[in-house]
Amino acid sequence: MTARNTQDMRRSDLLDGRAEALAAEADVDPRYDNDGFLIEGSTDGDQFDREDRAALRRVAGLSTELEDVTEVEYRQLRLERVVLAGVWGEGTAEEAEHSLRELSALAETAGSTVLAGVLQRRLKPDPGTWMGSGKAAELRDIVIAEGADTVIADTELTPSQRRGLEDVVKVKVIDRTALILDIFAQHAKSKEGKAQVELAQLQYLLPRLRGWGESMSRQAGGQAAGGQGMGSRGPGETKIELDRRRINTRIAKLRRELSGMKTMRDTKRHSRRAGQVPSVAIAGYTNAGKSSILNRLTGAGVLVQNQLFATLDPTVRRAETRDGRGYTLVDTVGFVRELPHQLVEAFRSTLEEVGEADLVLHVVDGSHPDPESQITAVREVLADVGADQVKEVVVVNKADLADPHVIDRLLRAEKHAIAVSARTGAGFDELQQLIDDELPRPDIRVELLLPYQRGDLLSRLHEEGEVLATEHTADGTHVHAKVTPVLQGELAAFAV
Ligand SMILES: Nc1nc2c(ncn2[C@@H]2O[C@H](COP(=O)(O)OP(=O)(O)OP(=O)(O)O)[C@@H](O)[C@H]2O)c(=O)[nH]1
Repeated sequence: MTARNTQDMRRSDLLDGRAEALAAEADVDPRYDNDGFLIEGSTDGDQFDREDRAALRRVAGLSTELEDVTEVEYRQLRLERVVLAGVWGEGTAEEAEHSLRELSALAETAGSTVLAGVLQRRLKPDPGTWMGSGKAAELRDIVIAEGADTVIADTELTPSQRRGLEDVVKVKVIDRTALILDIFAQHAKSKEGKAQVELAQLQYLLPRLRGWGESMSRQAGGQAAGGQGMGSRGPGETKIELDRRRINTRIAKLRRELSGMKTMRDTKRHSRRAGQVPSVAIAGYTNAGKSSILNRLTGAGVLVQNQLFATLDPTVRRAETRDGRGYTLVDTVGFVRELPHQLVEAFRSTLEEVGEADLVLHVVDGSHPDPESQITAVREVLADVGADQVKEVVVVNKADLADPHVIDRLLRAEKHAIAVSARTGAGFDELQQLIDDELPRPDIRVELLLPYQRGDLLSRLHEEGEVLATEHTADGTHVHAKVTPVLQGELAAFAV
């Protein structure tokens, strides 16, 4: 926690001022709000000039590449110096603190500096300001003392609570949902991931349009004394309607694109399934060590970071059981408590892949202060996307760091559980064995005579089936094996 840094404050003031000046020059209407920067076409209906757009993007700290310019641009403002706020009613003080600590990790992942945190016990949040008025005033004092530019609320605020609290603390207020959406936006790499996140962001934005308009016009009125200057025109009903229509158009387009991408992914998955390649999905709370486990199981170099949500796009890797059977390993997006429903919705098709796996490795960070709450959060999402019917093994990871009593407790509570350390490799023999045992085996007995020149078929039998006995005869290799239905069909010509 550092002392107030006036330079930072000035820089952000400057940022807003310059953007406004540029916008005035370009005759466009830049709009700021609690957690977004919305750029639109000029108010007289002319097309927004590309150069103006680039200039605005530069000022806002965005990349100036133009190819991804969309009709409505929405971006989270950089959060820099933040104070966290939590309200808790039920539960214990310890739980409330854990939750705020997690919010702090999320805020840091989003690139901000966390200066302080404030917690209030209150059975019912205030409908107007969320925190009670006394606590909100205390929060404002902390914001001033620390020189913070943003408050992050550990909940999903209603638009009016956000505005009410912003009126008291006088800096931008954002909620947990907006923060998580921001992290996802930063981490999305693939076309599909980006489209999924944008869809979630727009869905979050849509019901908040009206609220933003009101708060913006009030804010601008306070800044510009004449009240008639650029930015002081609050968007009227028509403007909001226009925004809403544009956003709805964009949402429809994203949905169409995503459904096209889903079809492609389904086809790929079906071809994997048609070959009867068994699959294992890795799911788990963010930062639990999913990528590290995937790496150990496959030897693949997947990005491992001590950051929340390093993995957004599902990674599919080939792996082998110890007896040489091939299977696919799918790494999924990290889960988090109260994962915003807009995200679950947007990532539904990705998460549904878990439901089609033969086995789910549910990775838990054994060194976390409350691993049970993580398990619950992950299971809620899995149930939500219909993936709770698949056999699940709880893999308690980070055994090298975790308290042995906690590991014991988890292993005793879960029917199928195992403790490992992706760092040291401890427990991986058992984990491999478990995967061997759980994956479906080829179970159709066949007797074949394979010509000597078809060594490729014998290799496939070894890879995809189970070879029980071979005997070399004058006519070829006589094989007893267990195979999958697909392999049986393909080898029918060689059946004895
Ligand atoms: N001490 C210890 N650290 C581990 C272990 N496994 C992973 N880590 C560390 O935990 C952090 C997160 O690991 P990842 O594998 O990226 O976790 P993840 O679950 O894929 O993370 P997300 O992408 O956020 O969902 C990294 O800093 C890892 O080095 C372990 O067994 N022991």
